[in-house]
Amino acid sequence: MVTHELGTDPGLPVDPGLPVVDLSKADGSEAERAALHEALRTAATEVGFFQLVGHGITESETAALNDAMRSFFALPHADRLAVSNLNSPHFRGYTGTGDEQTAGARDWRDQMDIGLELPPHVPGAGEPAYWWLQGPNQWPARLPQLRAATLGWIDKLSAISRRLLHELLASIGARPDFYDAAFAGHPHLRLKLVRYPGTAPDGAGQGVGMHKDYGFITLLLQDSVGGLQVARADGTFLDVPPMPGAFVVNLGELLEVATDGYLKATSHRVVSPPRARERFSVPFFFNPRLDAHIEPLEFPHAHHAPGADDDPSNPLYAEFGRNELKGYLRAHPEVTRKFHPDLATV
Ligand SMILES: O=C(O)CCC(=O)C(=O)O
Ligand SMILES: [Fe+2]
Repeated sequence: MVTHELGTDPGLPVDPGLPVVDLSKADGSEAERAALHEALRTAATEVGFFQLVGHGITESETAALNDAMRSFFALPHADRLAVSNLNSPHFRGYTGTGDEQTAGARDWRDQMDIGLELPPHVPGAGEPAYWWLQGPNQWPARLPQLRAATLGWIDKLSAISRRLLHELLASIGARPDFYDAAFAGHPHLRLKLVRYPGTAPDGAGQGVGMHKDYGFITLLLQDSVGGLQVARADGTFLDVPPMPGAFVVNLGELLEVATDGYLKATSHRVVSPPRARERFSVPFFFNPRLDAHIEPLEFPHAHHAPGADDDPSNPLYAEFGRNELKGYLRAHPEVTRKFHPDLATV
């Protein structure tokens, strides 16, 4: 039997398709650090996507997360529905296949949305609505190990993302710790366990529609099936082939806003796997605090940056919570209708 474990498929030929960045070189010689910075700067300004190796996550750590995820999706449907995000005004929990919308159309994937856990903060009069995003997760009673596996993964990936962000900022001549204050306290770290169950019965191939991620950087673990595509400026798409042991990294909207478009939040999508073939992925979103206001980055190119996108259908907000809430309200229309009908257009 052929298995397609996340991130570990040593038999496949490797064509990274994207630039490859080796984070372990951050601890290397001066020359190695300079080469790392050059690779990061080029990847982040030209493609906005790269494959990250040398990150320190081991195969067995990846396998443990993979096991927990597969056990979740193998639960009886009723057990997954018991943790539906329709129970959560905080958008935490399980979204069934077809219940998420991106770019105005139905996504053919189901997913479990998890974040750092804090008590709910119901916004009072005059407080921003984005506080709704803070709250507890929902855990399936029959899979107690999911909690430690996913929260542990968030911890590990958050440390890697922090290092990576420091090196990325250094690579464009900025102070590496420029945004540390935005993450101090309780950053809004998020994780999704995602399954793409083949192609929708109507033949639409939208696994997830075209979008940008809302925060700073995303570290994605994908299995060996493929289907993730990056939008190029000329309207064509670049495939992101699975690379065993690597995370696919992309930049989110806050970095585009912070650098006035010098760093790119690149649009991407997932094309459904053929027929009934399943694909699994785990995106981790390295986000600052909900109330962090992202100040313009001070760096040498700040004055000749090209400008952030001004797509009227997707405003970019420098206050992170607003940007994140914009995304969740439109991606989860049923949760929005049920709990937040007054917030339908933010
Ligand atoms: O599953 C993937 O490969 C990408 C998922 C994604 O882009 C997202 O959930 O934001
Ligand atoms: Fe994404």
